[in-house]
Amino acid sequence: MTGITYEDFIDLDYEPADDELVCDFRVTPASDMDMESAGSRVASESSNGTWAELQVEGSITDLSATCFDIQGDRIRVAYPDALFEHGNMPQVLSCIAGNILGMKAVERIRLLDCDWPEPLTSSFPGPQYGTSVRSELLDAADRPITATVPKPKVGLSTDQHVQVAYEAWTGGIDLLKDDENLTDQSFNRYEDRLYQSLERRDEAEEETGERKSYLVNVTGTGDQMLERVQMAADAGCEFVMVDVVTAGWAAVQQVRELTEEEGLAIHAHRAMHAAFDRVPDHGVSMRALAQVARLCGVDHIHTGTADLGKLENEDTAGINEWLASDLHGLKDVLPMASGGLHPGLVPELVDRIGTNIGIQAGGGVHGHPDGTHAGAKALRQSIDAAVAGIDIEEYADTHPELRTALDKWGTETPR
Ligand SMILES: O=C(O)[C@H](O)COP(=O)(O)O
Ligand SMILES: [Mg+2]
Repeated sequence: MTGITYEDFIDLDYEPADDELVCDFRVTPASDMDMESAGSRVASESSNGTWAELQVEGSITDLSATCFDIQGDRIRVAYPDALFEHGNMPQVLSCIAGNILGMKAVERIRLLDCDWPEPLTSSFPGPQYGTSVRSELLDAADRPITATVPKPKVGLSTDQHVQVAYEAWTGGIDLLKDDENLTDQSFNRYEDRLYQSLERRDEAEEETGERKSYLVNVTGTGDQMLERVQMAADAGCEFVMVDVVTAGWAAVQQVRELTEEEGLAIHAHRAMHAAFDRVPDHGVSMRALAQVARLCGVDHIHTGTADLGKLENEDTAGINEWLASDLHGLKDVLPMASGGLHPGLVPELVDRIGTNIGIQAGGGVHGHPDGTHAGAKALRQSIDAAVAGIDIEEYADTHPELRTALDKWGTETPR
């Protein structure tokens, strides 16, 4: 029998193997702990140790994580590939972002970043389209794609919803998006909304000569979601939207399997992410959540507005860069900027995070003094100006809808 203690989970001379998952944590140890004691407990609890000294037959170190680096309040932990069930994101997260978040040995702990090794990464499908949605499913070429969400976010009847959709599409918007809390309520049934929206979409495509699509919110329980995805596919929709955090990664993985068969892209809304990432020294960073989403296979994900909108953001530019980076052959993900955007903010947004993005505005379209159609035109005009490098004020001289939007909102960030 061998006794296994915390000390078995720390080795500052250790060099991780290529197939190990390396996680970067920020740690505030409990008041009676130093970083080494805390780091060894993090590695232990997130792999195969516990608080008590264990007596085991033979060696179990094949599955043990190792805290191999401590720099100030940062630690790095290496996890052996055999610890993980390949292709099972809930299981992976139950290791690296499980009990350790509530462990008394740390006052605070945040999973900041992961370096995903090839074997584990390749066990996930990744996105089906990624940024290629711009040309494969839409006609956006190199400009940011545009989306809008009817407001009020819930309460519009199906007839009202599809009328708003039509006005937005014909005003220059590519994607009509359901809001995160609109699914299949009595005032606006999923099935009716889906079919009627796509009928109006076809009209808008004919009128504008541009491809348009609909981010229909399929979020629900497992079977419900799959039924809704199937319905969207059968109706000729190109996208589905999933509230990935509230629905959970198992549901996202199930949806991803079906979208592979049906050729649908997945738009990931991140409602509830802030429960994990808003407190800076605790939880799971948005960067790590975005990584998980990419592995699970979403094509778009909301990553914030680089501090320009109504919501708190964490490193939008850095996360977007990661989503575009090489990841053992997995496709990239198109980052969506959303939350409090309006036309006056677009040039600065593009300046901060570039054009390889989606720009989504709800209030910033439907709050236009002349209504949704004018609001959609103003948003598209602001994007066209930003992409062409034309000053937005100058562009507004010949684009009245943009002028009205600028007169109303200026370039202020809303709250
Ligand atoms: O789901 C979203 O992204 C939000 O509803 C955006 O709405 P807003 O543009 O009005 O902030
Ligand atoms: Mg919303």
